[in-house]
Amino acid sequence: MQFKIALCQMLVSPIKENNISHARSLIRGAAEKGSKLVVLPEMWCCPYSMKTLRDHAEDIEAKSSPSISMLSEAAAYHKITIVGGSIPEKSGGKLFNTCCVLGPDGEIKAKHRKLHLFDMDLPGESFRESDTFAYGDGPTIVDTEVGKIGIGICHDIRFPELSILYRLRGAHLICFPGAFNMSTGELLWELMQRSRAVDNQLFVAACSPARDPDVNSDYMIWGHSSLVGPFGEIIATTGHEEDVVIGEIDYSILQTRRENLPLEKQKRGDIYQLIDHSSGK
Ligand SMILES: NC(=O)CC(=O)C(=O)O
Repeated sequence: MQFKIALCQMLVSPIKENNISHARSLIRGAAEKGSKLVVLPEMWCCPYSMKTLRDHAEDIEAKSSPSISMLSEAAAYHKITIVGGSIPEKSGGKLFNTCCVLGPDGEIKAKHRKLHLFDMDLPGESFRESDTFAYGDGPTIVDTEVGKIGIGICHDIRFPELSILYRLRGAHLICFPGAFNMSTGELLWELMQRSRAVDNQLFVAACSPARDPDVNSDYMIWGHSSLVGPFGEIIATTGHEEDVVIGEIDYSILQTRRENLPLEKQKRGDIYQLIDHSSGK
């Protein structure tokens, strides 16, 4: 299977309605260029600021989420698959960092709640996502019109076991909506995308918001959304400004790479193994 994927590295404003209509127009542009899969970034409907996230939380289960309604309409209108970045989701008195996957019929095919919350303590800089969000409780892999896709949100990329699990369950591609910051982005963002792709011999797509240098935020975004192939090759990428990165995915290359280097066969399952405690969602 061969298709175009678009990563919408959008500039996020403090006004939700503007973000929703802006995301809609980026999706339209990507679909008009022939993209069959469109990925949005982590926290595209509001700024990624722990101070204001709660005010923007939406109830996805009650079907009263303006962000997800827009994604559903867009997916059905253009007949595409959308990995809907993430939004703050309120559910059962808790807040989650949640990604929905929409199919070409506009239905939600999967919902992934961020599993690993980003708590960071660097000299002079700390960030605690776990003070605001609750933890998701399982991996998410979904069968779509554009292949089998594993979902992780940003910090989820740092935990190789999650990606290994997706590979074991047959993923062709892992999508990571993310929002790495200036302290971690330069050294780690691309390194981790390439590592997950190479470890598991699959495609990795990582989509960030654009950096807003003027924003008075507690979190400056790194940007650099990219598509990486199974040999660690960067297929398409960008800088830190708003952009829609379009790349071509050809899944036949997965088989070639897996034959070139049959890592699955060469693994020493007699010495080490991944224990899967999840229910198989
Ligand atoms: N949003 C995040 O999870 C950020 C992250 O992981 C980082 O390194 O920055």
